[in-house]
Amino acid sequence: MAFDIAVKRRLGNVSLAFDIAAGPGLTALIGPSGSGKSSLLNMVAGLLRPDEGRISVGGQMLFDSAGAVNLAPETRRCGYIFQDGRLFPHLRVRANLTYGEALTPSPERRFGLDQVLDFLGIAHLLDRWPATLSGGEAQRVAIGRALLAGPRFLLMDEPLSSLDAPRRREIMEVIRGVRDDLRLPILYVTHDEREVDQLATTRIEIEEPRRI
Ligand SMILES: Nc1ncnc2c1ncn2[C@@H]1O[C@H](COP(=O)(O)OP(=O)(O)OP(=O)(O)O)[C@@H](O)[C@H]1O
Repeated sequence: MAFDIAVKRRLGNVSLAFDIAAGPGLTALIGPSGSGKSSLLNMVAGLLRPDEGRISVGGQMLFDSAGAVNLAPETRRCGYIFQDGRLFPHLRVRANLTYGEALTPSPERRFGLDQVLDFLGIAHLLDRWPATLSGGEAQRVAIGRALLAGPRFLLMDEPLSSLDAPRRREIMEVIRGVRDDLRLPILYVTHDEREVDQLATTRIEIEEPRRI
């Protein structure tokens, strides 16, 4: 299994419970606002601790309340991509890209800078500041930054929703490449059925959570 997740977490007056088993490729999570999709990604990243359960990705146990496993976020080897890119505004594109690479021991690096620049078509942007990038360019750089940190899998939280239609198609193509050519498992949150139709290997409907 690429993703094998069974977790519970209470947040305020909502009780989130997920049970997900998905093979390789892109697993799309679709569900209403407030159903806990972002919280689930945060639990997989290690940023939000489940109250109980387990999270295994690609056969590696990241969290298991029964076995007292809780890997630190930086050892989970996950690349996280957000709706708005979240590049470091004070660093040029080159430094944004190499930020995670520098923190990653070389045996764990899976892709080189030249390979990533070529794959994403962003070599011409290296000396630019994030504020000067279009939304699509910024999202490419965000994907590049995630890839350069040597991830075993990617988390994507509505990565297309701040883009216009042409840019959305471009980045969709990039995501297909990550899925099929780089073969990284992806857990992908969206509200958009068209994205699910076009990108998902596995579709998982997230239901309205129980209110306490
Ligand atoms: N720190 C918190 N305290 C209380 N409630 C919280 C907290 N964080 C999140 N919640 C609630 O938990 C639920 C899940 O939130 P989450 O952001 O994970 O949902 P989502 O499905 O990603 O929503 P959206 O699609 O709108 O981004 C929501 O009802 C939210 O209000």
